[in-house]
Amino acid sequence: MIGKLNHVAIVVADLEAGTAIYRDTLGAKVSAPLELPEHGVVTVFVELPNTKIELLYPLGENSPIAKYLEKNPGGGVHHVCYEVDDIEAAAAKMQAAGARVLGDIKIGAHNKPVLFLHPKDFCGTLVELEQA
Ligand SMILES: CC[C@@H](C(=O)O)C(=O)SCCNC(=O)CCNC(=O)[C@H](O)C(C)(C)COP(=O)(O)OP(=O)(O)OC[C@H]1O[C@@H](n2cnc3c(N)ncnc32)[C@H](O)[C@@H]1OP(=O)(O)O
Ligand SMILES: [Co+2]
Repeated sequence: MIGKLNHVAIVVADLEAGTAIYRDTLGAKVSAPLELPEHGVVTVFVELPNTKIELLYPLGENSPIAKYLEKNPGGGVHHVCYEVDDIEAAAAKMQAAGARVLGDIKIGAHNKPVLFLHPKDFCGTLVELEQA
């Protein structure tokens, strides 16, 4: 069912510093910061030849990454995002398999439908699915 790796997300303690590491130290092309209030994050996308890195920083009081940053004050790898052809069918398949789909299908950073799957059901890794 899953296709390409769309992105790996990294929570950062300082968005400017994290962006500078990818842009200046590692020499990657980075986007401008994008605020996504519906997701409670600010994101910077790092473009790589074969995938993307999504730098994440909390936005607002109820950010889903606030607790992660409390537990990991230096930041760290937060989720992986795989592409799927049909997000509704993927959600139904995951539920039928007994996996926990977190919340509703939303529009993600690339203006495409996304959903999240509980890390405890996927080898300790939070999984995002994005409709290609
Ligand atoms: C930019 C938009 C979009 C895109 O288009 O790409 C994004 O990527 S937005 C990204 C942010 N959004 C989300 O993360 C939404 C989904 N997340 C959630 O629903 C919750 O954050 C969560 C994953 C259910 C965690 O719940 P929470 O209440 O925040 O934390 P807990 O500490 O209670 O976690 C329970 C349990 O799970 C472990 N955990 C939490 N986060 C992760 C993680 N990222 N990777 C691996 N494991 C994780 C946590 O340690 C707890 O384990 P125990 O301590 O063993 O109970
Ligand atoms: Co993501």
